Amino acid sequence: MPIGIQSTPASPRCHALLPTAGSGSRLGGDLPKQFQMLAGKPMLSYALDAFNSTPEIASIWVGISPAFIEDPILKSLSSMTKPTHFLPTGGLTRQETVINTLVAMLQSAIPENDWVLVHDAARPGIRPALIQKLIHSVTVTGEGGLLAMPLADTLKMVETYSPQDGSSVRVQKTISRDHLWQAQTPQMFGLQDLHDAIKAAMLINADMTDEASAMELAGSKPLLIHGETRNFKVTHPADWELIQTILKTS
Ligand SMILES: Nc1ccn([C@@H]2O[C@H](COP(=O)(O)OP(=O)(O)OP(=O)(O)O)[C@@H](O)[C@H]2O)c(=O)n1
Ligand SMILES: C[C@](O)(CO)[C@H](O)COP(=O)(O)O
Repeated sequence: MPIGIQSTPASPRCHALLPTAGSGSRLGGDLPKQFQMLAGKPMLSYALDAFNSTPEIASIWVGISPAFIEDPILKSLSSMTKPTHFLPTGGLTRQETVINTLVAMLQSAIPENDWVLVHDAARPGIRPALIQKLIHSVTVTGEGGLLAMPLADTLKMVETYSPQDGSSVRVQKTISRDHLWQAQTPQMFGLQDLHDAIKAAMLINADMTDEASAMELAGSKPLLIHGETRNFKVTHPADWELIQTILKTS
C-alpha cells in the first residue's frame, strides 16, 4: 500500500440470530408454537418482520430443528428483503441452537467482530424501534448488552415446591427486588466473543439460560437497556391470548 494511504477497517455490522427450534411444550398444540398462526401469520413472522424492517440489520440467521427445515411453513413466511438464512442448526437446548448457528455464521465468513443480536422466536412483541434502541446503546459504548425490565412485583422464595398442588407451596422468605431485572431478548454481543463465551460455559456445564450469562461467566458486565412489557416470552396459553390481543390492536 502506498505510504500515506491507510485502509479504514469497515465498521462492524449487525446480524440477527433467531433460535427457533423449541418444541413449545408448555403452550401445546399440533405444531411448535413459533409455527402456529397468531393474529393472521405464524408467530415466527413477527420477529422476522421486525428485524427485516430494522435498517441497521445486515442479515438474519434462523436456527431451525432439522425435522422442520423442509417444512412448507418456512416457505410461506412473509417475504424478506434482507439476506435470511434458515439453517438446520436446531439443537436439543436453546443454547445448542444458538452455538450451532453462531458456528454457521462464522463459517460463512461473517467477520468475527460483527455484532449478533440473539432474539427468541417466541417474543413476537419486539418492534424495530426497540431493536434500534439496543443497537444504539451497544454501539455507542462498544460493550455488549441486552433488553431487560426492572421487576415490579414482590418476590417470594418458596420452601416447598409442588407444582401439582399449589396449596403445599409456602413462603420461605421475601427477596428484595432492588437491583433485580428480568432479561428479555435481543441480547447483543460480538460474534466471536459470544461464540467463545458459550463454548467455555458449556465446557463447565454452567447453568446458562441466556447469552448474557455466558458473557458474565467470561468476565463481562453486559449493559441493561430498558425493554418493553409487550416483548414478553410467549410460554403458556394465557400468554398466547394476551399477545394476540396486543398484536391485533397495535
Ligand atoms: N432446543 C431449543 C429450545 C428452544 N429454542 C428457542 O428458544 C426460544 C425460547 O425458548 P422457549 O420458548 O422457552 O422454549 P420452547 O422449547 O419453545 O418451549 P417449552 O420450553 O415450553 O417446550 C424459542 O424461540 C425457542 O424456539 C431453540 O431454538 N432450541
Ligand atoms: C433468553 C430468555 O428469553 C431470557 O429471558 C430466557 O432465558 C429463555 O428461556 P428458556 O425457557 O430457557 O428458553
